[in-house]
Amino acid sequence: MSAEGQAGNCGVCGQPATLKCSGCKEQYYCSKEHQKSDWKRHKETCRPFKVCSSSELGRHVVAKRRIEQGEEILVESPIVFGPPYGRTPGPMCLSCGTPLPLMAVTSIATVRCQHCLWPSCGEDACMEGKKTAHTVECAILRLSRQRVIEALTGGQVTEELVQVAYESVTPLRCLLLQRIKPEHWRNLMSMEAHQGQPHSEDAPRVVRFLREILNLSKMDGTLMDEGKTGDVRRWDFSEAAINRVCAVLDVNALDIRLPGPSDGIALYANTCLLEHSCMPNTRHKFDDKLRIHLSSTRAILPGQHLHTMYTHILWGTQQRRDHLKVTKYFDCTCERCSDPTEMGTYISGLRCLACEKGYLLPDQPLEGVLAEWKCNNCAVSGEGIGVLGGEEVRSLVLGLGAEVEKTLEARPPSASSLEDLLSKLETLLHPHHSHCLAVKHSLLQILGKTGKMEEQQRKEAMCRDILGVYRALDPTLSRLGVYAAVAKYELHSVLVDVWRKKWEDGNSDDEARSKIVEARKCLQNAINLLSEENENLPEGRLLDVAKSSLEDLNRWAKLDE
Ligand SMILES: C[S@@+](CC[C@H](N)C(=O)[O-])C[C@H]1O[C@@H](n2cnc3c(N)ncnc32)[C@H](O)[C@@H]1O
Repeated sequence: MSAEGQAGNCGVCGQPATLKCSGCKEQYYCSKEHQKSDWKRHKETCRPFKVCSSSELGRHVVAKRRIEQGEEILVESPIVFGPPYGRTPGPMCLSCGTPLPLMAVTSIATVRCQHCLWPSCGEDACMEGKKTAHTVECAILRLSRQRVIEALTGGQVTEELVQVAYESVTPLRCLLLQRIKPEHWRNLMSMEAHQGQPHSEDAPRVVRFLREILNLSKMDGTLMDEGKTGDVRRWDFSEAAINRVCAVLDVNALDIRLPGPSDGIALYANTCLLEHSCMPNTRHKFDDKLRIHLSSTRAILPGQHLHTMYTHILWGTQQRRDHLKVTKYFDCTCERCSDPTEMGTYISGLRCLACEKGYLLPDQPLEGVLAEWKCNNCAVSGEGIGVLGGEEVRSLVLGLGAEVEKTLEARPPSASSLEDLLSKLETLLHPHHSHCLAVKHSLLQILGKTGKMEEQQRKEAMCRDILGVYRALDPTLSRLGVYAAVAKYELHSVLVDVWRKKWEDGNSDDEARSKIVEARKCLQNAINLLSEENENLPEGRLLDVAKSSLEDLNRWAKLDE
């Protein structure tokens, strides 16, 4: 609590007060005792930010006080979560999220929830009617269980029908908030929906599944309950309500990993209000209760907006802006999108085939495909003809992207296929182009295994180079942590391969020492960057590998601090 010259009124007794809550810098108290006694109430609203609104952004979030780098800004539980909507979810246990095979849905012999007959993983906790995520919809699903079972196990069942069934679960959970948590329902209905935009084509089939197969149309307008004040409330399962819920999920839902683990989505009342920037000042992570923890990636001053990122940080401007336009219906104008070099990285740059010295960059990046791309060497000096139209650039980049995707799909891709592709890409693109970075990320995990000096030098240079690009786009590596950890781990491994022998042979000159010290630092950095990763995912497994490599290095190198 801090003392302020300007007085307010104590939040407990209403008397004039000069002490302010240091969490939100808004609430006054006359004494520490009164602050302590008020904490239970005040903590619900004690936040370092406020929600504002503008015609350009809609609702957005602004810092009320200085927020320090790395400070936890907010922790909140989802107002709803479930299987993905708008992407095709696979079958899963609706209680715990465990993925299930398609057969589990269509087979009569499957283990099912004893009440609604939807497939279950069979774990006791999911079968015994204990309170789980599924409890909410189970009561509604059991009303239509015969129809669903017939639809899903009948001779005509298609994979598409199964997908629609699972895709409809989260919209159904949203609709049921009308009764279970009316305040969450009101919150959800106040979220941006961009009605009238060409939303995903999935809404009509979800409407059909919910209204016709689950029979919600019969319940539409029926009595839900009488509110505490005696007011009569009726279910709204109209087409309009379902469409609105789908549109809200489309614009606001965050991707999460359900505990199962299956892919899922969730809505968060406050976090969903954050605007987008391609240089975001916050990051978030989820805990095992699906609570979101939002923290700052750099210091945020009072009055500055808080932003998150809705798209992929390693895509170039054209790709990011196209994606944001199609999925979130706005044109991004952030500092990165406005800068043709994208913070000096040239991640969208094309080689100029006219002068073969410079790089083509969008002249007016915010104009999208209307922008001309001009060479930063010959078009600027007026000596050459290094100019391309935005549409031509888009089709070139899309075509090369498809090739990159195809090559990276092979698991694992061969070193020679990556080398061939990279040399083709580098004749057309800047070496830091997003396509080149994607190939290099895979290649540097393979390079150097032959022990040839030339290859090792190339790997070392590639790791250092790629880390420089990551730092320029994400100075605190809070969003590119896993990519950076891979590069750091590989840099450590090539330094050890080259220098360990010299070090152990007693040639411990300054250079050998500094390389081994650097290798150890890389491992420590990688471990820090991966410290919160899930141990069941590849990044969590890399964490274990990095930890044991560090133990190993400490044992043989015997470096004193
Ligand atoms: C998840 S919602 C954010 C909250 C929303 N503004 C509201 O009022 O509920 C995403 C929507 O906010 C708007 N938005 C977010 N970031 C923006 C930005 N950088 N520029 C313009 N509009 C933005 C867009 O309309 C986008 O579809």
